[in-house]
Amino acid sequence: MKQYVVKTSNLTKTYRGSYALRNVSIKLESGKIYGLIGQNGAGKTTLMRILAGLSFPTEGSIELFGHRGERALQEERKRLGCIIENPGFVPHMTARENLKLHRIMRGVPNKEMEGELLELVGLADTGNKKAKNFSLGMKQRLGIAIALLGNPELLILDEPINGLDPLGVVEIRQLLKKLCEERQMAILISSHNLPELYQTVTDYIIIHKGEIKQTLTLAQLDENCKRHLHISCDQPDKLTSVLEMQLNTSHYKVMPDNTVKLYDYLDDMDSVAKVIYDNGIVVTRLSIEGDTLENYFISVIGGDQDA
Ligand SMILES: Nc1ncnc2c1ncn2[C@@H]1O[C@H](COP(=O)(O)OP(=O)(O)OP(=O)(O)O)[C@@H](O)[C@H]1O
Repeated sequence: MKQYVVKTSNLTKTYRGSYALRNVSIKLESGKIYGLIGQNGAGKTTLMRILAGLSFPTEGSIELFGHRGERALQEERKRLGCIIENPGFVPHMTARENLKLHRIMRGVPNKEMEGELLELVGLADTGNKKAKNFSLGMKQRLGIAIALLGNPELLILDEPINGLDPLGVVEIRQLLKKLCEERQMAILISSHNLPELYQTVTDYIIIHKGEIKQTLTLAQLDENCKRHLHISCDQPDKLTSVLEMQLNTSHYKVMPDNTVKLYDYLDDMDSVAKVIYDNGIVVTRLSIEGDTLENYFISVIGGDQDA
């Protein structure tokens, strides 16, 4: 049976009767970066806090690395590193001093780790510069280095890209990809902005008002957003042979519901309509579909932008 790094079943959290999370069931695997996407108040931090053991669910259960039950979870959480709410460093200390402090506090004996982690997050040449004088991107990277001290297999980062300039975003992206590829970590990272994590994550988990609305891979997202002609008709088999034989295209996909996505002829819908009609196929829908990431996100959360 497949072992998941995280598996939750129907996690629910209420605060004075109102739901912060509702029946959240997710599965995370190692070697993947998951983008937890939702607007302000969607429940991202609540879910991360529960996974990290900083808060408890009202109902539902958690499995970490195949183990469940509060005692076992406490043990398994040693395999987890996180930055939730703030990166937790001392402003008037250098990057190395901060790492040393956290290393000692956590009882990690390996001194070499300080240098290795500074190298890994690209802060090895910051010398005597104090953390308070770092750019936001550098501060985030220092936070990640601290979270990596125990060699975690699961990294949870709450909004690590929020407020970063474009260069800072690129730095964090590259670092996360490297961690995922080289260490086969599972990384859960939250954001309120779907495009922000585009190309960084391997999978998206879309949460809205405490409920998981959709989970999908980057490839599925690309597929869903790609502009195409959507064709619904009474004879999909005949349609595909018409597309191939008369419109000379094989650039289409038949979906499980028998609708067809055609990636050609976007600027010549009339020709498509005419050929289909001439072949006696009855079309119930012919439209241009595909979306920006932002619009797609809004469509998934039901066009409901009020958090
Ligand atoms: N300690 C708390 N007491 C009462 N309500 C809370 C508490 N923590 C969170 N909530 C509520 O739970 C809901 C989810 O909040 P949460 O912080 O998890 O959302 P979020 O997606 O992380 O939002 P943001 O992007 O603003 O950080 C919100 O309605 C929030 O007001």
